[in-house]
Amino acid sequence: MARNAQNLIDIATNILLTNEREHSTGLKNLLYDAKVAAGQRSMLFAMVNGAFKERDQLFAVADEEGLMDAVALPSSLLPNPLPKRDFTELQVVLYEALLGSRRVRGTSAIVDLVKGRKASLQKTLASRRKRGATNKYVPKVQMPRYVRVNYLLSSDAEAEEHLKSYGYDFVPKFSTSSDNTVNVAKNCAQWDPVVPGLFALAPGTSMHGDELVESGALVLQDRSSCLTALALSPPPDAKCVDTCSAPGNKTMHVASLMGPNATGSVSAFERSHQRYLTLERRIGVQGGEGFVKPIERDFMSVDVNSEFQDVTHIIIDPSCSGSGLVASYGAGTKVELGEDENDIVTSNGVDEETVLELARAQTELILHAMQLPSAKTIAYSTCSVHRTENEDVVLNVLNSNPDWECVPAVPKWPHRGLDIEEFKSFASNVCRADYEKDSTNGFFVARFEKKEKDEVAKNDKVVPKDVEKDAVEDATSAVDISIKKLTRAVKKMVKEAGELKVKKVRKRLAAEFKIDAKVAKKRLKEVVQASSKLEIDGKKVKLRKED
Ligand SMILES: C[S@@+](CC[C@H](N)C(=O)[O-])C[C@H]1O[C@@H](n2cnc3c(N)ncnc32)[C@H](O)[C@@H]1O
Repeated sequence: MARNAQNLIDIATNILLTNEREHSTGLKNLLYDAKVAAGQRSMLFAMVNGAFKERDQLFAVADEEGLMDAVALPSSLLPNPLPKRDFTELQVVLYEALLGSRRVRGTSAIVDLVKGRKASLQKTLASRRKRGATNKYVPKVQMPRYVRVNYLLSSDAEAEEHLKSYGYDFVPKFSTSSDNTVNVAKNCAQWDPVVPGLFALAPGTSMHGDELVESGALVLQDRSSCLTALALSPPPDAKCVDTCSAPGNKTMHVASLMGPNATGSVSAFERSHQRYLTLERRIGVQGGEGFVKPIERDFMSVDVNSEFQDVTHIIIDPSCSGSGLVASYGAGTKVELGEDENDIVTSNGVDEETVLELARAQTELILHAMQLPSAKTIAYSTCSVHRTENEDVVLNVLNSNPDWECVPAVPKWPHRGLDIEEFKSFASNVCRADYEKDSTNGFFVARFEKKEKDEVAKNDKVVPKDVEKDAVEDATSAVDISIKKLTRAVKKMVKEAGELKVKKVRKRLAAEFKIDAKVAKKRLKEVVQASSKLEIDGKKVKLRKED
């Protein structure tokens, strides 16, 4: 039975491959010529036509699931660009699993791979449909293959020796501050000039199935994603929390930086059960047991007055729009600003409202973490290129909690935050990564530090009590009006009016604080983002959107 099914998959795969190779033949003729039992012909027709028509959708789903990498099967040794046949077989099997008969039968490794991930693939397909994601599959860009040495189990010297045993040469580190791109020739490896313990191989190099990767001594992790743990760089005795951990790349990078003799700990939160299981497995494989503790729980449920009172260092890498992921989406990593720089222009099917909702959750997570009494350093990151999830979040956090400041993250990284007036107090402290400039996914990292008590007191002293009053009088320094004050004003307006349209609230804010309409629009957005609980008498405040 399974053999018959595999036979049909193989025939379908060959037809699609031949069709692509010999443009003139056409699918129809190939289908008629196929040697299959009479009863199987209609199945073959449906399979080939369906897989052909739905290719983009199927590959977009598989890509989002990380399957396009996984499909370079464990048997492959480096370097091994994936054989084209595997991709085409994947296309057929995915069609059967998700859109055709909805059954996965056969005997090949691809069939096993899809079978094992069927439920999760179905979920991804449903969620893509729900959010109206476009189905254009753009083949992967030429991204170097990055490999990180896991210092809990290995060393740079062992990694070098291992690669050399495959005939790879380590070429010297390049390092001119202006050029942060990575170009590695085939059969060469190059240590990263910024991220310690990270090396790059030529694009298309597969390390899946490699013995050190399988054992957790080497970790396949994108360059940009290494910036978060590096921005945190906790000492070996730190008590760390990762608020959003699965699948565990940054959690385990933090652990690796703390080293095998660390006396501290890492508590790794993950609220999704499925993803928690992956996290737990990775911690085990990568030598984190005992020292890194997975916690299946929403970090927002932590009572900051009684739990995790000794935590000093925190990683926050929350759910985001993923708009920087060139490898998965083929989306641009250019910062996309609309005509009005406050507009959000989203790519890959994530709409403005979703991005705002994400930014609100991101802000809340940071503000919640900042309340832990011993917290002193936080690294915040996203794989988004939207300012709404990046600089805007930093600005809102700083406005909402003056006890913390944004300090330089990974100073060696040459590309910093957006050069926009309102971000100028911290833009040079945050990092941005970009595919074209840094040969990696679009990414953002900020490092927050709690101010010393003396400093807070000093600031309290120099700021005159009626600073807010002055700011109100000075329309140009509208950024100085605190979020608290604006929130109070919004609440009051809505309380008096019952319910209000956004436009009206904006107008009234502009009048009350003597700021211009554009600034009022931006500040109102900050108020809404910063306050999950815009409440009056225990009821959530409702601002009606414009008709
Ligand atoms: C961008 S991914 C994290 C990737 C991870 N840091 C890594 O490098 O492998 C975000 C993860 O955080 C989880 N998450 C989001 N908000 C959370 C919260 N409030 N508490 C716990 N987990 C959360 C999501 O389920 C998702 O698995």
